[in-house]
Amino acid sequence: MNFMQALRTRWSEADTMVCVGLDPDPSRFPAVVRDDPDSVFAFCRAIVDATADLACAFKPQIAHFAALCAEDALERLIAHIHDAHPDVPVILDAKRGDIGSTAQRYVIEAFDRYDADAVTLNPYLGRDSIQPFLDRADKGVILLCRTSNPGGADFQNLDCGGRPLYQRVAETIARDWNEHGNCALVTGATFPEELGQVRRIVGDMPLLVPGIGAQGGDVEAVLREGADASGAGLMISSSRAILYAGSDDDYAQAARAAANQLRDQINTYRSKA
Ligand SMILES: O=C(O)c1cc(=O)[nH]c(=O)n1[C@@H]1O[C@H](COP(=O)(O)O)[C@@H](O)[C@H]1O
Repeated sequence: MNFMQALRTRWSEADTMVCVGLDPDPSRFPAVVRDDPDSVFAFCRAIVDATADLACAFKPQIAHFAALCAEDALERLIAHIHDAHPDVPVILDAKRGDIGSTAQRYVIEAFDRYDADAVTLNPYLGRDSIQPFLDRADKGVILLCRTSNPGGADFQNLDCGGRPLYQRVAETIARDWNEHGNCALVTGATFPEELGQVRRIVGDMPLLVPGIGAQGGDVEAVLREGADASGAGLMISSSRAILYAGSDDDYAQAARAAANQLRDQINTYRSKA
């Protein structure tokens, strides 16, 4: 099953639009994990196993592993997800983007080395920098459009021929880059009006929506502005608010409770949408 099929199956059959972000930070690990020599893997695996049935996708953030020299833990974690929870696709959050010859190597990194089902990318270098990813039709290509951070507007909202740049990005990707139907866009929960503008431009293209939880995004506004015509279409991503919901021995259960609460909240507004 390709990434888009797997995602749509999670939306319908598992009834969840929660994307569980995996951003390990050892300074926030509970004491029970901290002394484990393989703590990054042990922590993330416990979170994954506790939340898999509630997740439409997992999104490990590569810098959170690379900064700890824990790429090996990331490889094993993704292998574990495929093995133990084969229905839940994995988005490698790498935000790559470079000239074609280097992009080819990033494709190998994401899809062959890490065996991810989808990857986040920065479209700033243009079509040829993304083409090697687009060519992998079974994989998801998730492009930054209107990011959740305060400085996202610095460039993304600049006027570009009468419309903000992020709208041009959405338009071009939906019209020209999505030949294989494998594109999705990143639109932060912290700017729901812009999220709505993107939804109106891209039809039912899936949107990855970070910014819920620690960054303060509003779930109701995200559903109101971002749901597609079927009431789905979203990967609503939360990392810290799930990962560090608890700090005691039962941290995985606390993470599960947080993910469950987010799923229920999303589904409440989804049914009203
Ligand atoms: O591509 C992303 O995932 C992303 C895009 C964006 O606009 N904003 C954003 O926060 N992210 C990522 O989403 C995660 C958000 O983490 P929390 O704020 O802890 O939920 C981090 O891993 C960010 O790198």
